[in-house]
Amino acid sequence: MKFALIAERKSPPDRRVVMTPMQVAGASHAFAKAEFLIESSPIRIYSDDAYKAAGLEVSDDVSSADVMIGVKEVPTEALIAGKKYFFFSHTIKKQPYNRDLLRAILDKKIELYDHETIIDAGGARLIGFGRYAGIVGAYNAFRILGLRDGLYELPKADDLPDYAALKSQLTAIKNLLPPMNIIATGAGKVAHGIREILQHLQIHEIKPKEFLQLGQFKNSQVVFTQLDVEDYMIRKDGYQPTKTECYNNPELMESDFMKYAAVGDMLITGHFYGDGAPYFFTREDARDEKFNISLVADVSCDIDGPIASTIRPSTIADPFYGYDPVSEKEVDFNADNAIAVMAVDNLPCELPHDASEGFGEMFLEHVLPAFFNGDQDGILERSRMTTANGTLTDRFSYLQDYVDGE
Ligand SMILES: NC(=O)c1ccc[n+]([C@@H]2O[C@H](COP(=O)([O-])OP(=O)(O)OC[C@H]3O[C@@H](n4cnc5c(N)ncnc54)[C@H](O)[C@@H]3O)[C@@H](O)[C@H]2O)c1
Repeated sequence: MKFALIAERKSPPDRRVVMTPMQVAGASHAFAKAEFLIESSPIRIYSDDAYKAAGLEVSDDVSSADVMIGVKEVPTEALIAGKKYFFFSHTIKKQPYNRDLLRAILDKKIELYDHETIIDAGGARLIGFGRYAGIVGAYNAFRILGLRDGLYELPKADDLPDYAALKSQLTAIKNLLPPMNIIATGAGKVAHGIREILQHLQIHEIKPKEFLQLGQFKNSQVVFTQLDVEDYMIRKDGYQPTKTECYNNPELMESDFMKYAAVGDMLITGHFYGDGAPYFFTREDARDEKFNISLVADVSCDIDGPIASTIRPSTIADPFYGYDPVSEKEVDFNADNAIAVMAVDNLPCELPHDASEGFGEMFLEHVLPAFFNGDQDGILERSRMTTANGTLTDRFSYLQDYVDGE
């Protein structure tokens, strides 16, 4: 079986890779029946020479490979018919801008395995860049705090060589943080990345119930609490929901977030927002005099949705803006009474070396073995979106109207 690491062709260019040179070299030793080709690319964070130095073949033509592996969407004209492809296609939520891509994949009888669809038997996602999104998102939260309040200056993560350097920067400012109450949301990969940073800063964690008690006292230290679905949602009939109810019956829920918003100063999001779930806080909620949060690092980054201050995504080049709850308009991030917002939607690109290595570890652990062990854990079976006959698989048959539509 021949695998190719394909060049990224989407603009703006993404420097991340699915496997580092050392990881590909390791895989070619570990799997005797695997061959690897690297498509030449001038933009990858690991250069062609780095792959060559690891003993790998780099070429402009990788069309002899069976399995093509990339990160971002492949332009339709670059798709090679009859191959298997792994990349983030951004089609599973029927994203209108990628409808033609999925059509081309079906026309070209390509088997598509979207990284986002690679799940275990229980439905949990096995691979993703989420951890580094959480790490960089939480770092950016402290960066914007330092800039807004004139406390310290942290460099952009994008200008740092790696995660170790990012942690050193945080170590240097950890004693300059003022007392404050931080809310983190979520329980997946992003949420774990956020936790890593809060723990690195040695910020004291308290349970959600204890956090609510803080409202009665003046702050004396920096604390954080991490909220999962059953903390920030409540059943409309007043009962405490279970996690499963929150996932499967969002229509029965309403937001219970405002009681935390009355106590929190900073919000760092890492939750997954399910269709039909209640908003955490609305534009009206943000105007409520009890609403105390003045800084939001929205890693989850759903636009004009559950986090009302996220009115647009921001960019690595210009990561911060302000949201004025009264006018509901964008203002400077340090304007009076503004909520300072960080809503970069491609955060892992700021730490491309570490993010690639972390992704590669998961790909090597969960995906590659499936090609050689008869897919004993059903990884490929579950994640395949399209077949070599040009049809959608059962799990993705709900996309048929999206493919057929105007
Ligand atoms: N800003 C960025 O650069 C960036 C990068 C990566 C991910 N993200 C976003 O961050 C969010 C979290 O990503 P992740 O990598 O942590 O995902 P994940 O798959 O690792 O974790 C998702 C978590 O949500 C839970 N969950 C599943 N279905 C749910 C539902 N219906 N309602 C509520 N929770 C549910 C899961 O149990 C899990 O704990 C996603 O919205 C993702 O798009 C943003």
